[in-house]
Amino acid sequence: MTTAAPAPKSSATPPAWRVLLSYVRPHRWALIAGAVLALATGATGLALPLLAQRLIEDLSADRAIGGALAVMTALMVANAVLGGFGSYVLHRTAESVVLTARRALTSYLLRLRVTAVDRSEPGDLLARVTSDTTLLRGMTTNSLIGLATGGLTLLGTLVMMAIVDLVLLGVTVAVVGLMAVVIGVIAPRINRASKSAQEAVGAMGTAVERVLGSLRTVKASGAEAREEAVVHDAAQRAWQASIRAAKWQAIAGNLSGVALQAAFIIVLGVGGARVATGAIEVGALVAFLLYVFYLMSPISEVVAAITGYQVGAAAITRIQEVRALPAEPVAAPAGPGPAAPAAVAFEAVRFRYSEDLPEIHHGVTFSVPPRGMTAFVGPSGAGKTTVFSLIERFYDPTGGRVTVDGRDVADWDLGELRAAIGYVEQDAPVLSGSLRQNLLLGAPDADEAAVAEVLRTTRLEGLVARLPDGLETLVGHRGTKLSGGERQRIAIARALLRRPRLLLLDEATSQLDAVNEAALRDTVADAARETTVLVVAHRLSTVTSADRIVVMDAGRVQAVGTHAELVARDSLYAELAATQFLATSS
Ligand SMILES: Nc1ncnc2c1ncn2[C@@H]1O[C@H](COP(=O)(O)OP(=O)(O)OP(=O)(O)O)[C@@H](O)[C@H]1O
Repeated sequence: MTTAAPAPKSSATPPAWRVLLSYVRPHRWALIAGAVLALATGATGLALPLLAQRLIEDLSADRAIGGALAVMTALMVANAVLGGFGSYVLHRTAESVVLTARRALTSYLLRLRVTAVDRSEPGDLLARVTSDTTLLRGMTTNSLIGLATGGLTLLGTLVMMAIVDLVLLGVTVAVVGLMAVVIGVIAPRINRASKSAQEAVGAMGTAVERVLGSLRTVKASGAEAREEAVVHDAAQRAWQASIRAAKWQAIAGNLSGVALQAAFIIVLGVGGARVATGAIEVGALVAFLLYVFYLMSPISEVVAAITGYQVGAAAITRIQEVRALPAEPVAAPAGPGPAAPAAVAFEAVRFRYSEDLPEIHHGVTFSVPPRGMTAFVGPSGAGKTTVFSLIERFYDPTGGRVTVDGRDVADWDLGELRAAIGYVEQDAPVLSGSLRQNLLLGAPDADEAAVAEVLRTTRLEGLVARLPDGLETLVGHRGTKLSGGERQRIAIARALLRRPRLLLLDEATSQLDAVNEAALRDTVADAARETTVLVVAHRLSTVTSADRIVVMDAGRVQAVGTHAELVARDSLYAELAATQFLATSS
């Protein structure tokens, strides 16, 4: 796996706001309700200076102020209640948007083509699901809502100011306009810094995943300090980029305060002169100054909307980079299907893992009839495991055809194809969780009797009996609490529970103890009576019990036959049989 991030942004990527809207769409009514509440809050606030103007005029004219005071109090209470409720609705909606984005992204991640995952780092992908999606929360509340409510309140305030005095409005707009120009220059910097920060968080995830994924090897190699330095370096870069973004955000945020203070002073000066010349009343100046103060909140909202948008847009770019990676079609949930063993054939298959890598299969041809066991042998790197990857359609061949039951695997429904196959990988992965969860991974509906039967055939009964919680025992991350042989048998049990029509068994190169090896051989031989078994063989006992053997060398099929035939006629096989197998099957 390389350190490369997922594919670069394609030119067809929609703009960030459109992506955000697609996440927001399911929650639009809640969002609209929140925006209406925010606007109502703004409106109640806006009415207050006008009432203050009335109050001053009433006071100076010696009129009663009880009514105006009561209305002001009612408005203040309404402002607080609407504001609080509106804020809750908006934050709740923002969390829902994050949820939608996380669900969409994880669904997509699980459908990624294996080839896309080969080129990505799990730690970085994880950061995109957890950390980048979190940034959409701020983007929703600050940007969408902030822009809508702040923008409208701003407009409302400006209209009110226009009613009070046009000259003072002109002064205010000039100062605020200057500020807007400066923020326009700052915004892209926030975007860039935020993207770097998130990239560094991704790199940190990659570094941590690398260490935790191979902690024993790291410790055994005495590499803790060096690996620590890699994680620290990524964390440091995240910190640096984040404070760069924070700096620009702080500058933009402060700018609005400074601009308003400047506007306040200038309005005070110009307004004072206008009062002196009798152009406006004192009450009008006071009301206008109050509106200048009222500008503070919508302007900070709009500024936060712009800066918050930049942070969110950077996150959306990273989310969209994942969504630009190739994915498999959505597999239909596979029905029971026919239970008959499957036939497999390779017809002049050519394959390379990616365009920049050498060809692995140079025209592989063989055919396997239904039922029976076929062993694949050959030197390391000959392309045996790749045969299985192509049958599972983890990758597509670059030439020729792979068929199952005479039908090109590309024409199969992917869910149906994989439902027909039980696959045991060479390193027999066991997932974190309980033993039962591991066994039922590929056959969630298997009943107790089927589980008990498969435990017996794979010789796991003893292990289950020994474990403190039996089948419910947690096996640890990647099954670290199990031995290599146990993991291998669990992987075989899991594949068998699927009752596959085709069993692909990539034999571990490591040795099983003699008793378990014989038992597993019998299990696989039993399975071969009812299913088609393909096994990448590393043990002589496996090849001798196979019905046919396919000898592969350097991406080609060199010979096909039984053990006895091949020993007599194929020199490579004779050599493998004499050295490799005998050496590992004593
Ligand atoms: N995901 C991958 N991306 C790029 N190259 C790969 C990938 N998987 C395998 N290869 C390369 O393809 C070649 C064939 O690998 P494959 O695993 O099919 O060999 P094999 O015959 O099963 O070997 P072994 O007996 O050692 O398991 C190797 O040279 C390997 O380096």
